[in-house]
Amino acid sequence: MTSTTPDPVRTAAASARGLTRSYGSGATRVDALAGVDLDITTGTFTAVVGPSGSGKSTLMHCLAGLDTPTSGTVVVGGTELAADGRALDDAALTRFRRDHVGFVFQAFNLLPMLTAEQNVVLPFELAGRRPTSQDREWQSYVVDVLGLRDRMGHRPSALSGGQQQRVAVARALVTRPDIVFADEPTGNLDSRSSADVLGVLRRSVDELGQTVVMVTHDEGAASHADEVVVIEDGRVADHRRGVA
Ligand SMILES: Nc1ncnc2c1ncn2[C@@H]1O[C@H](COP(=O)(O)OP(=O)(O)OP(=O)(O)O)[C@@H](O)[C@H]1O
Repeated sequence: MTSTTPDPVRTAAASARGLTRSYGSGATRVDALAGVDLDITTGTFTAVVGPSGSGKSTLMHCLAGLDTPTSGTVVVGGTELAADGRALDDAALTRFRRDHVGFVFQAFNLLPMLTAEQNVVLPFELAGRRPTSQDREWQSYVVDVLGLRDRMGHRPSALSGGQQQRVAVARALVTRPDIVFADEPTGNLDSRSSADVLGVLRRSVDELGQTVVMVTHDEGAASHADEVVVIEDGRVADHRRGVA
């Protein structure tokens, strides 16, 4: 008899099973991830918290296809990035990231010579495709939701930190990725700009249906999330519903 219970690994936006990542060997070996089992629910905002060095960034890099696990399984948007010690090769991972994953970094990573608008449409250029009319409609909607309409003609140097990060969020959302990863997105921002960017990530989940995973040190930032994953010593120590 076939079970009607959906397989969480297939229905989650991202899943890890038995995920390990070690660096170095012998006496200098570090087990950054020591067996992580995790499902990121589609359409939720998840905060990943934990002490410095606990493995948060390593986990995110493995889930995002930026790093290859030592062992274990990673499935993102239904695609197996790694399983049974085998992983997609670099070219396939690059394609996968381009088509399915959005990133927001602490340092914004906008190109200074391009306007906000040119930065936002960069993912299309990198994919070598012209945005369709549907893409343009979505882009326009994202820009409005993020409150960027009147800033699009400016270069990053003419924007505040919070505005720059909102442009980076728009760039991450423009191709409608399966999942957006944000690594300390408010780490370089004052409290007001932080609240602004967190509000925007929240809206991308509530109004655009995005799935967002954010690493943060900031308890206040985590309070915007639907779910909070606590990492300690390379393992999931707790996974609870947030207060948002
Ligand atoms: N490329 C690497 N080579 C060697 N060790 C590494 C590498 N990347 C991470 N580590 C080690 O793996 C462990 C986990 O690091 P990771 O950056 O994932 O932690 P983190 O929880 O994100 O820390 P932080 O909050 O300080 O950013 C640490 O002991 C770190 O020193």
